[in-house]
Order: sequence, then structure tokens, then C-alpha cells
Amino acid sequence: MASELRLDQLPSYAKLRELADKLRKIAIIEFLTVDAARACDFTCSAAGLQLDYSKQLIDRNTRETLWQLAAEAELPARIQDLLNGAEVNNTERRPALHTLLRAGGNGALADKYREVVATREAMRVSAEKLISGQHRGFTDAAITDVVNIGIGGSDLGPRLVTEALRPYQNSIACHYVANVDPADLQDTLLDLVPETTLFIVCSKSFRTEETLTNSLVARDWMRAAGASDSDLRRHFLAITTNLEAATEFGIPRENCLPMWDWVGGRYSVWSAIGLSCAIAVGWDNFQQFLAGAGAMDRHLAEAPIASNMPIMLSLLEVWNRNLLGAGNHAVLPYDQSLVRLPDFLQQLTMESNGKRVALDGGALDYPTGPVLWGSAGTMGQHSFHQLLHQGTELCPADFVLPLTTHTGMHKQHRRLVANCLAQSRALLLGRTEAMAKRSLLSRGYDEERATALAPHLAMPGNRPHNVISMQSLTPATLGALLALYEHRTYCSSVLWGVNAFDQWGVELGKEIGAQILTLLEDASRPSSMDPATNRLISEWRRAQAPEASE
Ligand SMILES: O=P(O)(O)OC[C@H]1O[C@](O)(CO)[C@@H](O)[C@@H]1O
Repeated sequence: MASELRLDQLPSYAKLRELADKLRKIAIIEFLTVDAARACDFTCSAAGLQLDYSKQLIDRNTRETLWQLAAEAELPARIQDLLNGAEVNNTERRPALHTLLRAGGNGALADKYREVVATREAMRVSAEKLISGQHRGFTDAAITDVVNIGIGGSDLGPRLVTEALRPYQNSIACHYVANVDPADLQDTLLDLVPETTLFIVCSKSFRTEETLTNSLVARDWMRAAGASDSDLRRHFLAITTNLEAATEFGIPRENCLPMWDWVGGRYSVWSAIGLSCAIAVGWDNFQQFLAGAGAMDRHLAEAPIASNMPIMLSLLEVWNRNLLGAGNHAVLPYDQSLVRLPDFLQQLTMESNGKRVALDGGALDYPTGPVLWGSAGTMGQHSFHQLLHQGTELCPADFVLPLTTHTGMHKQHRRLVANCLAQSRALLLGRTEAMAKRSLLSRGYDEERATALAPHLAMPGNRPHNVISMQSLTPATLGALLALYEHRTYCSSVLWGVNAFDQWGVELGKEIGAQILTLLEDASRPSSMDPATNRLISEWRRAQAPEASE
């Protein structure tokens, strides 16, 4: 591991700085006009996906320099480290082997791979028992509903995949509960029947407050419906590395599927954490999902830097972040079934690369992972696109566009595609004040009013973005898409010199939360927090009805 890497000390970085100063004054449309081959050349394809980065603020020289930067950072060697099980998570002294979960055999990692294959088989059996109706509840009724209780990586990936693959959905309905707010579980249980409901407690650590709290309430709900302790085994499965805690909770070992410390939570949808997806869409489709990701892994490992899609996406991320100063990045899927993609990518990218020290612990004096946000088109167009087009914040974006629809409503789908391409073109071109004025005059405005309004209608354009397209959203292309973003995240972490696989920043809040809970549970305890927290604790205490403080 090159733990001493600093992005701004790589030889090409100084040249990129000069290029950024120069390119800021140029319109991207000029590149596309002057360079007839750009629209085709600034693309790459892999695993059923196409990346079009022709509308980024880079020219050919900059692209060469970015490739050079990747070579100087020894990105191909660092990618091999990841794939070969090197200790890329240096603070926790672990490899990060999510790629093994969707791989064929791998010599050096044979022991681990055997466990992966055995777990896949256990998942298949479990999913097929449920789908075929063989898995029965305590009254001998077949299970009809599965509730995944988990949070973060134990929720966002499975939830996204199940929702995105709804066209492949079979008869079992999968639901997701994450929040410790009792309303989340309560709302979900409202429509469910205990006798036909199965809970999957999904927690790598089996220590997460939200998941354990919700699981205890779910267990009480089952008991209240008449399930005895031994009946509960028909209604609870666990996915965890912590088998002891799961059995202590009352889930017997034979109902537990393993996880491993070498898979990070946000990279775990490919493991047994994805069991609810396999149940929702069936084993064959889940395998296709793994295969799509596996194809992207092979592309990452084998494609040269110049045509490597995850590397290119990462170089563009670093270019926009560090050289053009963009502090955020929007993801805009033009497909309703990908509505959860931004949520998933927020954890993936911000928990991975929201870091301020290098692998060696030294402080970094350049920015790292940007804020990621977004929503499905066309909803965002009627909300935040105003800022994308005319705001003062530079906000690079990825449009994600399946070219066909599963709905069978092709005529309406055309409108969605037209909107996506129109937004991309509007971000590229913008509109000058003179154009805005001409348009106003042609619409009957008088000279004075048109002059006054024109600056409000003018749009700078030149907003850099990618378009990631695919023939259709299938289990395989979805797998490839998620793997693409995983690899972009890793490549960017290498360039920034940070550890993408730890998340120490989430711990302090958990510790303080436990301390504050003791103060909320016992009103007689004096609160010795800071004055602002003390005041809010007092306010909360005053707001409670007498029975709530029991
Ligand atoms: O699967 P677990 O151990 O319950 O953790 C859930 C989530 O909590 C985190 O540890 C953050 O608090 C995430 O990294 C993880 O995905």
C-alpha cells in the first residue's frame, strides 16, 4: 500500500492545475464542435453499460494528463491489491473482498471463496424454500411477507435492488425497516399478518442499536400473536458475523447465514445481506445480478487505464472536485425504479471517502469526497434543477439512463428519455442574455421588459456531467452499475490517499447517544452535558406525558 501518497504531489498534478485555469474559460460545446470525433471518443463501454463523458470540461490533453496521474498513483497496482486481498483497510487491518462475492474461483483466496460458495448455496436453499411455499410459519401457513430489519449497508443495498428489480418480483413481498423511529416498524407491520411474516435480522455486527431495537419489537409482535419461543425459529433469520449475539437473541445457528469482517457493510449487498433480494426476485435473477457485477470487476482488472470505465469516472470525480472546486455531485437516474440509487450511493461514497486524513494518519490539505445527492428524473427538474442550471454552485452530475422500459408504455417512456437528453443539453449549452432577450421579444414582450427580464432567463451552461446508459435495467446491468460506483469510489480513495473501508467518524455519535439515552430514561439524573444539550434534555423531559417516562 502506498500509504504516503499525496494527490497534490504527483508530478502531473501541477500540469492539471494549469490546465484547469485555462479550461475554465472555455465552453464545452466548443470542444464538441471543433473535435468531430469527441462525441464517440469520449465514451467507454463495459458490462452492458456505456459512459459518455464528452460533456465534461476536459480536452484531449487534459484527458491524457489525467491518465498519467492514474499511472503515477499506480492505480492499476492498487486495483490488483484490492482484488487480490491485500490489507487495503489498513486501520482495521483487513482486506476488502466484496469482489470475491461475485467471482468465480480465485486460487490465492480459495478458503474464503469456499465459504462464499457454501453461503451462496445456503441463500439459494433459503430463498427457494420461501418462494416455493415450503417455509411455513407457526400455524403452518406459507410465508407471504419478508421484513428485512437492518440499517446502512444492511438496508440500503437490499432495498435498492429489490425496488429496482420490481419487474422481476415473484409472489413474496419484501419490506424494509431501518429507522429506530418506532413509526417505521409500526407502519410496516400495519399491513402484515404475524403468521405469514418472516423477519431477516440483517446486521454485520449484531450490535447496531436501530436493528436490535426493531428486532426486539418484532419478536414481541410475534409473541403477542401466539408464537412460542420455539415457534419463533420459523419467523426469524439472521445475517451476521456475530453468531453468538444472534443466538443469544434467540435465533438458532441453523437460521443464521454468515458475513465476514472482510466485507464492508456498504459493499455487502452481494453477500447473504442480499438474501431479501434473492427472495424477492428469485435465485436466477440474483445470480445474474452477481454476474453483472463480476463482469465489471473483470473490466476493472483488465482494461487499460484509457478505456477503464471506473478509472475514468474516478479521474473525472477528482478533476471536478480538486481542480475545478466542485464540492458536490448529483446522481440523476432517469428511471423510477432507481429512485433509491442516490440514497445507496450516499453511504457508499460519503462513508467511504468522507475522510480528512491520509492512510498514514497525516492531515490532508486538499478536499476529498464530495457531497453526493440527487433524485430520480423528472421529479428533480421541478425542484433542484433550477440550482443546477442557474445557481452559483458548480454541481457535476451523472445522468443514469436505461434506454428502454419494463412498463410496456413505450410512448410515455419516450417523454422520460426526451427530458433526460434535454436536461443534459441545457446544462451543456445554457442560454446567453441576448438569446433570452430574442426569445422574449418573439413572445411579444416589449423592448424594456425584455431587457429587464433577460438576465433572469440567461443560463451559463457549461455544467459538466456524464451520461451512463444501458439497453435496459436488468439484474445484470444493475449489478454492473453498482460495481461501477464501488470501483469509482475505491479508485478515488487511492487518488486522494484515504482509506475507503473504515468509518470511524460514525462512532462518537453512537457513544454520546448511549449516554443521552440514560439521561432520558432516568429523569432524576442530573445532566452534565454542554449547556445547549442540557437545555434540550430539559425541554424533552418537560414535554413527556407522565406515562412516557416509565
Ligand atoms: O450491519 P451493521 O453491523 O448493523 O451496521 C450497519 C451500518 O452501520 C455502520 O457501521 C455505520 O454506523 C455502517 O457502516 C453499516 O453499514
